[in-house]
Amino acid sequence: MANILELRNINKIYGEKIKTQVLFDINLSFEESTFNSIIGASGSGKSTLMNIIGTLDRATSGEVFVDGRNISNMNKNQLATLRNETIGFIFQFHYLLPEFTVLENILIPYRIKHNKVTKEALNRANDLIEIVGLTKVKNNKATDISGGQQQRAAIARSLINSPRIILGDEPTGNLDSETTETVYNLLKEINREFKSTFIVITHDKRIAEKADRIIEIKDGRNHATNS
Ligand SMILES: Nc1ncnc2c1ncn2[C@@H]1O[C@H](COP(=O)(O)OP(=O)(O)OP(=O)(O)O)[C@@H](O)[C@H]1O
Repeated sequence: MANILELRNINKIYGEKIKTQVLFDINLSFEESTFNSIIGASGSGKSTLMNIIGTLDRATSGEVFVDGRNISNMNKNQLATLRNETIGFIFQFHYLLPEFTVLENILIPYRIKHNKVTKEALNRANDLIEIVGLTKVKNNKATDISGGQQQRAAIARSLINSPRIILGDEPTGNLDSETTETVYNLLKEINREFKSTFIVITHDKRIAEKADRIIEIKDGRNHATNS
């Protein structure tokens, strides 16, 4: 199978005067349609790695290939376009806009990309709402639904533009264990159905074990994989 994403010799150093190296020579490739978990102790470099994968931050050295394209030399605008077209994000703190309804929130990435909302987009949003089980609350304000529902809304939002890569940074970090299980099962279902590639940071080993592959980051190094 083709690699949708490749990291080659990635190093990351923070700081100008006082330099701290947090990633050391990371080499990883991700096959299309796979579900990957990233685990590791607090401070090991998981979020730093995720930000580089998501093109939100640049590596200090090394190369990142997204769908065969080397992004290391792309400018800000090119990166933003690539990000909008290829990558969906699900964060622990979902960042739904409180003044907007569930449906409106889910349509935001589409609106940003196309500057309008078509009937097809509305249909897709409604399909996604059904898949994540939010039909009854789709016209509620984002603040007027539960934490688990907010997280499911964030998942639907990450899917509206059909991204080929979906990144999650502790997407279930603030949920109880039962809701965590439900949300993970949903992510895996979406992975099977839409064939998107998932890369998800989790602290929960039980959850990580459901992935096709577990990547462990230890002190900024790719410690071991079971790929
Ligand atoms: N902008 C920054 N400037 C300087 N140091 C940073 C910056 N961001 C992160 N760090 C440091 O880099 C290291 C890795 O941080 P990172 O957030 O990637 O770890 P993590 O594995 O995601 O941790 P956690 O599980 O606690 O979220 C930490 O020592 C952190 O303090």
